[in-house]
Amino acid sequence: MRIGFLTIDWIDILDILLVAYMLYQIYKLIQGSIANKIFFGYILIYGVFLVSKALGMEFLSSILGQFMNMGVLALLIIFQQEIRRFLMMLGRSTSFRENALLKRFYTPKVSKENLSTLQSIVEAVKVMATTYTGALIVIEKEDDLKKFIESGDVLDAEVSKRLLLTIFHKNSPLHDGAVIIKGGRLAAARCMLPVSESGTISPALGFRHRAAFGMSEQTDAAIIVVSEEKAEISFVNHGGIFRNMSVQDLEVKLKDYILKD
Ligand SMILES: Nc1ncnc2c1ncn2[C@@H]1O[C@H](COP(=O)(O)OP(=O)(O)OP(=O)(O)O)[C@@H](O)[C@H]1O
Repeated sequence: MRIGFLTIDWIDILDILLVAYMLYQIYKLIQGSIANKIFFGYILIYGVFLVSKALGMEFLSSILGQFMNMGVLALLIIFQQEIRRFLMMLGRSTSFRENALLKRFYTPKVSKENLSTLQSIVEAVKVMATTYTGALIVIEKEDDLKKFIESGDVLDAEVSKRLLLTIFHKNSPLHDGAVIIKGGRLAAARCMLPVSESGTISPALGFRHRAAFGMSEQTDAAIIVVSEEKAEISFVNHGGIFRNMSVQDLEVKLKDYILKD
């Protein structure tokens, strides 16, 4: 196909579509963060570089060319977190679990027997929300949370309402940080979660919520937050939050997310 002096074949169209898709994914990842502005600044300079090169402006294009070369390295450093998130997202969506054919042979780690575990969690959350007790509970789905479990005090205990209430009681030495539930067991308490740097999180939310967001950006875990200040229950997964939930809604959401593929 010819457009003016340009000859375009289907490979060029595929090339443009792939670049557009990639740019859109990058935009979605960095939306709202400081990296956003840097990214657009870089794209602008790249545009000027391409135009100056096409017009044969030797001096300007060579200066911008040098800048672009160094810029790639600088971008890798600046966008460390975003690149990691992008690769993790890519790895997750292309992993064998997402493959419909292989899915039939895959048995989820969270089985229906864990229904009573979820029940205990919901009952504990109900009490904590009425007593203004802050809590952060992470429930493993399919991504392995080993490295986060190891950041805390490993317990490997049976999940019960009483144990959760004891852990998050403000005088308990274990109340700081998050509790992680793995395979229906309370794997660890006092766990350190990654704090999200997203600029789209409401400034009204503090570090407990930011840690829940961070965890949900890096893994497919379900995270429950009970706010100490507002006694509000939130459910966080895949970088999204459902705030001010009733205990009944939490129960439905939790079962729906954890027990289904
Ligand atoms: N990175 C983290 N990993 C795990 N837990 C964390 C992390 N950061 C903060 N927390 C927990 O959150 C508590 C502090 O919460 P902060 O008051 O900043 O959050 P918040 O979102 O405003 O919640 P709240 O409404 O309960 O006050 C800490 O005492 C700690 O237990």
